[in-house]
Amino acid sequence: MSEQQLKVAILQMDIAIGEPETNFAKLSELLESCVQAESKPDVIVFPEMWNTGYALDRISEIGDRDGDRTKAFISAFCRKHGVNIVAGSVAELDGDQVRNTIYAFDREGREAGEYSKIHLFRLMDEEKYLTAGDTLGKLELDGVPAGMMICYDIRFPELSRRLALDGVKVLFVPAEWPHPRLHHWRTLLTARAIENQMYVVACNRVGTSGTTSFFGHSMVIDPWGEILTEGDESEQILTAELDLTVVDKVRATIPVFADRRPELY
Ligand SMILES: O=C(O)CCC(=O)C(=O)O
Repeated sequence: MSEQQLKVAILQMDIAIGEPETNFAKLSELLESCVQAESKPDVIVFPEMWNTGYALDRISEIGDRDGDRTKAFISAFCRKHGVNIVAGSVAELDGDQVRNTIYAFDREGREAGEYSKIHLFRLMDEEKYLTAGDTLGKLELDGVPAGMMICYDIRFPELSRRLALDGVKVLFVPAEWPHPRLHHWRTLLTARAIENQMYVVACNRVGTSGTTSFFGHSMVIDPWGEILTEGDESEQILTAELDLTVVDKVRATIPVFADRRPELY
């Protein structure tokens, strides 16, 4: 693997609401099939809140205390298979608070970064049950500067711009984004890629939870806004090859970072 290439695999999975055991077992199976594939990925990405789904009324009972179970499981898998993982997000119990947190681990099984969702989604009552994070999600994987945002965060262009200004070239976005807002999902992700001239790797869940249905359509978008891969509404593993030199080429072709006028806005 050269430092300028990154093969990503997205686990577009269904999530059993309120059933961490079922979800850990499902994820384990998907991970195994991912690393047994002919061409092993460099980075694997999961969806948002994959341990519990949006079982918010029971979240303080079934969340992962300090993320210990998730961290031990992911770290061991990364070390065993020499792979990086951006472990979607889990409901993490921190004292008497609950956060929606991504853990990322490197090929040696060391924690490479952590990010708790900073914009809570009122339409799904997140602010009643969850505590927002207050730091940005930045990390390096195989020497590539990367960022993490979660679902609703993509509606806030200032956040991805901040990450881009800090040098991020690949943005990972775990999500549980439902119907009927597929148009928003595709448009916002594509805009984040084009305006920041970065790769966007977004993993959305599929399946239904009560009356809410999730459409998948996980995507990898390049810095020119081209969609390299896009899922349908079924459970599947999507892969794409990122060529990091494209980020520099696009940024040199249309130098938006040099042309910004932040003194005016
Ligand atoms: O912004 C949206 O339309 C969906 C956001 C969402 O479902 C979430 O953040 O969990």
